[in-house]
Amino acid sequence: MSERDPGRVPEPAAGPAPTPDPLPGAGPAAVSELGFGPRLQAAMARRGPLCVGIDPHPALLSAWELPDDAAGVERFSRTVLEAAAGRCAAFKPQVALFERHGSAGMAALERLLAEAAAADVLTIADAKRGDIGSTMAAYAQAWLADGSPLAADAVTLSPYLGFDSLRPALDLAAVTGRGVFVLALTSNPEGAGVQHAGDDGDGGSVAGRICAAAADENAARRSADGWGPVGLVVGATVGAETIRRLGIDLAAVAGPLLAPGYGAQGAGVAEVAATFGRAVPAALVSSSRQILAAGPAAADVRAAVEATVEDLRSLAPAG
Ligand SMILES: O=c1ccn([C@@H]2O[C@H](COP(=O)(O)O)[C@@H](O)[C@H]2O)c(=O)[nH]1
Repeated sequence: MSERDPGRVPEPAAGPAPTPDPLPGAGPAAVSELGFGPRLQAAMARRGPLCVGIDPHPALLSAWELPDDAAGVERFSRTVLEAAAGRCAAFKPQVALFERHGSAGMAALERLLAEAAAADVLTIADAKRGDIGSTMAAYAQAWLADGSPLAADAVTLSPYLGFDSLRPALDLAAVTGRGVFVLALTSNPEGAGVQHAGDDGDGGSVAGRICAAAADENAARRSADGWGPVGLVVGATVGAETIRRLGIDLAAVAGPLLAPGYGAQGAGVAEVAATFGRAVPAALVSSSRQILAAGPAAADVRAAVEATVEDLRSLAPAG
């Protein structure tokens, strides 16, 4: 990685297969002193661009012969963490699937996040938070403050109360060395109705403005070490044509691009490559159900993770 060119990341697909780390002490100590962007870049350079989603859906709990309660969710999550730690760049627990079990479910999430942090495993809490600034400050403290029981390395945010309503989270992430992923172009087809609005072919759509705001934020925040703390969510299902038509330059964000939609939602490596184009080294490809369906045996989950990592190794690096 060139420190003079922080938008570029090392080629995740080339070279020898990433070395799995044992769960305890997975990351080098020096990396943890960096901000979220450089820490994620280092993890992706080492292990490839896979983010394993931890989505304990009722149907998966049933398929794993686990109860649909907080204890089942905890067993499920710990199995996934232990099976995949050191084999992927990050984990993305889906908060809703813990929250549906009330305080016991959230306590299970707290323990999962703490266990991952102790093992130097990067976590992205998929909470999609967003509110007026005063309330946003409380969400920011919950997910991004040092010492918070729910602190993760990053959290997903919804900008539909205005990008700047996220200010408390943007500021706190920068202070605590954590990150955010702001919804820009989501993987679901319904997202287009809102996110493409205002399209002028020159980045003027809602999504284009979110991308520009994230780029501005990172330009002000990032250091010579690499990506800024503000990432975007851009579905792997979005497609090159949409990105081109909206006039969006994803590479200009200079931050990570969380790419759900791979696997269960139908996108494959070709769709990731097409959607992200020259920004593909910034794509952190998230897959949940396709991998989780391999369980309940940890060895089978691990094999599914390794197969996905292998698939993603064919992604072309940025030109
Ligand atoms: O645009 C978005 C934003 C978030 N998600 C989340 O990602 C996973 C996808 O799960 P799969 O089983 O791999 O389809 C899930 O937690 C979503 O809430 C998304 O799909 N699209």
